[in-house]
Amino acid sequence: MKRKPVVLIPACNRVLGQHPFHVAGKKYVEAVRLAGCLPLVVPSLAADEIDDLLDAADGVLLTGSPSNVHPVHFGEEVHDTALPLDPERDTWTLPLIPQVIQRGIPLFAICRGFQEANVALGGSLHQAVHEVPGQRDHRGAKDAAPEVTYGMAHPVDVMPGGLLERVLDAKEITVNSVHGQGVNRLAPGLRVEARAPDGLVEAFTVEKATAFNLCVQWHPEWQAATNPVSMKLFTAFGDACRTYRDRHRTAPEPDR
Ligand SMILES: N[C@@H](CCC(=O)NCCCC(=O)O)C(=O)O
Repeated sequence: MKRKPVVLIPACNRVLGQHPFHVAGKKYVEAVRLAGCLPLVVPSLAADEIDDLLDAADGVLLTGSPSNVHPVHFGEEVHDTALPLDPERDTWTLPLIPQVIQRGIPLFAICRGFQEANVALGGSLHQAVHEVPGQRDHRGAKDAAPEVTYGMAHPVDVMPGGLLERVLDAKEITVNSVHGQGVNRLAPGLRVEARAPDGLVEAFTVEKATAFNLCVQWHPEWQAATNPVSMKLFTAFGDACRTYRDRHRTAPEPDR
């Protein structure tokens, strides 16, 4: 039997007690399993380790996180110093993303992951979407139960003719919304796949990507098993990872 496709999940960095830890939300790990793949949470790597890591990857999932991408990566200073950053994650996920695309490895990026993909490819972010004239507040309810914070928040228009429309076979879906930042300048070479009613970019793909490549601002991993839209997205991602594995793992599998 073939082994499952390996999906890398770059970890975030937190100090727990007095010690630094690599962490990843379990809902992302479980969503990769739902896609029929093997989740592999990866610690921070040095730039010269990325190539070897990607040799072992059949897919990459970039998770959401409470932290923001450091605005130095798009030429700005920090707007609100009270908000968390994770410069260690930035240091290797920003160079990782173009390499994943260049190799044709399937990529699914969620919330912070969506934002870091835009920055990695040359775009910029609004550091506080709710302070931008004409934009609504996209932050989730604070101090509420997760079911409330991650509950359905607003519709998004699915752009015609794109990957999202093909996968979902829908013109409009309803999504949750748990982010304070959002796409300002879209990076060159990205195609908008969905927008919120206030026009904010909610999903994009890299036009030249040769494999499945989808970045979404909402959280499809939240209770994915009971959400038909999420299941379609994770199934499409899993299928792409299986295709990648079948094309790139030609060596005979060892007997177990
Ligand atoms: N910090 C950014 C990203 C928001 C984000 O990824 N939220 C997820 C929170 C934790 C989780 O559900 O994994 C912003 O606020 O825009």
